[in-house]
Amino acid sequence: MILDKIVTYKKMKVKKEKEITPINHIISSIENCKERRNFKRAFEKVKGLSIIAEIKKASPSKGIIKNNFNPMEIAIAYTENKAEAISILTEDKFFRGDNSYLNVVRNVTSAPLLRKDFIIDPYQIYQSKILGADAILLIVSILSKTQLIEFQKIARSLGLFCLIEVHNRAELEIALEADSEIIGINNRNLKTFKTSLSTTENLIKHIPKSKIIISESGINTRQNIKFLETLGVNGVLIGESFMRASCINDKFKEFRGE
Ligand SMILES: O=C(O)c1ccccc1NCC(=O)[C@H](O)[C@H](O)COP(=O)(O)O
Repeated sequence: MILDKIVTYKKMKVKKEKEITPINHIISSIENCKERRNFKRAFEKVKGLSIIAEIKKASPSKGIIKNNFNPMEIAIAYTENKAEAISILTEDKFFRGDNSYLNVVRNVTSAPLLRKDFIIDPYQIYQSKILGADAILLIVSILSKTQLIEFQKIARSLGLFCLIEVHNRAELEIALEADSEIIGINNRNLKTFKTSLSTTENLIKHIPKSKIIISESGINTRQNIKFLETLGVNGVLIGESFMRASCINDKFKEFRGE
């Protein structure tokens, strides 16, 4: 499965990163980090769904999505359209992301930033902090429950929020047992790459109302947004639709029904 390939590569990559910048160097520079932005507050909207707009050059399922890719310009367009948060794919091999994008984007927006990567080692959590993230993604399917609890604890100690991603009921139970507060339901089946909003429809019934719920992947139309709103999600994470849009402003208007 694709996640196994990504995790194998990630382990090798993190090993190299640790050799170049040891963890004690990272920890000692954390006190110089800029103030965090409140990722959770992005979902406390009174009306309509919050949008986490993603900066995504490529993906394992689609290859290159955007050719003339300029993360700074995309972030400016997201900010002009008042995206409640911005997600930045930093994974380099499969998504053509880069760690440097976080800082580039941070300088042109005041929106809270989610680092979208494949976190399998505490090193990456400390690294996310100094790179300029306000929140990190933790994917339940690539972590043990013990790791999930430990990683959330480290993130909280650094003032980072966590978006906990689940694909099915078993993963959701782990997220709830780990007391995760922001839960992302990923609509993409990672075996077939097909997306279906019925994943959100099926899982949301089992999530207490006190949690913040984000629906991720395969959200392309106003109809999709309206449907997810009826289900009671708090926010949506959208990448490819924005990347393929000829005009990002128009795409926001369409999603918001303006
Ligand atoms: O996008 C993929 O093909 C993919 C494959 C394997 C693991 C993760 C993948 N995507 C990460 C994401 O979760 C999406 O980038 C995000 O939810 C936005 O999805 P979309 O709006 O469909 O681009």
